[in-house]
Amino acid sequence: MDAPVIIFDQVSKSYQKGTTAINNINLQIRKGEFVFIVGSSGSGKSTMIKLMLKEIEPTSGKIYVNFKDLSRLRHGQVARYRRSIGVVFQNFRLLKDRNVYENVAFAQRVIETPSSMIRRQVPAILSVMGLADKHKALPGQLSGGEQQRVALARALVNNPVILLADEPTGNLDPKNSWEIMRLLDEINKKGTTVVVVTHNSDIVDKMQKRVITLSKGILISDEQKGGYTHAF
Ligand SMILES: Nc1ncnc2c1ncn2[C@@H]1O[C@H](COP(=O)(O)OP(=O)(O)OP(=O)(O)O)[C@@H](O)[C@H]1O
Repeated sequence: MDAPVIIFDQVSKSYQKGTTAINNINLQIRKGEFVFIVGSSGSGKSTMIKLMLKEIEPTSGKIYVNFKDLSRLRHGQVARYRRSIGVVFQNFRLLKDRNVYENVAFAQRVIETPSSMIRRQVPAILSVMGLADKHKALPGQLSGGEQQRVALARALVNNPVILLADEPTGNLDPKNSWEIMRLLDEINKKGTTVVVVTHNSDIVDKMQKRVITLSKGILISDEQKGGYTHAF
């Protein structure tokens, strides 16, 4: 079996006002897995994503990502660590005044990828995402589905080992939601570990992937080829 690339070891997170968002979570995700994280609003899903990105610190317990103990990353190493992980969000978070090509190239420029490589890799990933003819468009000129595909291209252009997606279909209609899921599945089949937070029960039920269910910060089920639990 492949090595775990994400480990939560007895992780709890309480926010300042006393809410326990995550309560003693133990979890291992192996290289190449596709995992859904589900649970009702406020169950702690986004908190898990923020912990994995080291945007917030656990109150107790340890988190390891890509064989790194996140508590031991020094301040100056955090930006580089975050860039080693692909991330997509519900609201796309694209640069509104840059075109599609520039939005994706930007992710490479910040890690100082040589220009010759950028010129090769950006068109390649745009083509995989079905956006080859949209490279000059601004985000405002694209549909929601297209914008999310640009966000995916940007998350993937640096070849991350892990892709985290927080409600990637939250703003999309069913057709575009399935298109994004098909792309995530394809990316996963090429070896990227994919973790998706979602409320979309139809997608979770049909895709038959590993499903982790949270309720009030507690991991209440973890099933291979699982479905969306309506009992949380
Ligand atoms: N910055 C914060 N300060 C205080 N409490 C917070 C903060 N962020 C989240 N919480 C609380 O922590 C709990 C878990 O929130 P979280 O955002 O992780 O839930 P979620 O499962 O992602 O919800 P949703 O599906 O609505 O996005 C909630 O009770 C929320 O109110």
